[in-house]
Amino acid sequence: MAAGRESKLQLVHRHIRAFPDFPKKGILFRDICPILKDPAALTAVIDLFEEHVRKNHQHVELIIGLDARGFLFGPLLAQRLGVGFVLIRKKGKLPGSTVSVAYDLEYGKAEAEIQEDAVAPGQKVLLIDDLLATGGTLYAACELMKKQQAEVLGCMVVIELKELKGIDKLKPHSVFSLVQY
Ligand SMILES: O=P(O)(O)OC[C@H]1O[C@H](OP(=O)(O)OP(=O)(O)O)[C@H](O)[C@@H]1O
Ligand SMILES: Nc1ncnc2[nH]cnc12
Repeated sequence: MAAGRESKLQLVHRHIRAFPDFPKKGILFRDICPILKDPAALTAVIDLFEEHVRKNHQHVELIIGLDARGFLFGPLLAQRLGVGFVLIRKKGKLPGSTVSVAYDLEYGKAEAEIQEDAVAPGQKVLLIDDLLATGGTLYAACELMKKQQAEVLGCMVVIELKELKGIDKLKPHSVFSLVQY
């Protein structure tokens, strides 16, 4: 099983591309599109997330995905686990009553929003996104979860950019990542 895990991690790693100076000069953009294009690599991502959740967060009730690339992995994982999936979207995209939080990005500013009735008080949730950079996005998601009185079990990302220290910003919440740069 350990060898299987290692080869899956390598497969995921091989399917991430880097683009210098996108979307702004000085940003090295880590692109997960090749993972989506390769069914084996995508399956490896979901397998690795599933293994982590089954081992560490057996009581999870909802997977919460972050706009937009968290939506690519979150529903697949939620379906595997047999739990629901909820969207946190950029402001202005969700109908009905919403709750929102503003945040800073590695290359800009944004506002995250969730439907007011999406998560019940006390529900155990895991947050998922493609990438952790400064942690601004996942921090905003944690703030939204606090407003909803949800219990955040942890955060999961495909990629962690270690030098930006997003993990520190998210403490005491844990962050599980598959690939680190
Ligand atoms: O840790 P942070 O500094 O907050 O950065 C990470 C976030 O930045 C990217 O999303 P982006 O806001 O560019 O939106 P997109 O997914 O819609 O492309 C990425 O998909 C994460 O959500
Ligand atoms: N360097 C990066 N590559 C891809 N997505 C990002 N989101 C924030 N920083 C990023």
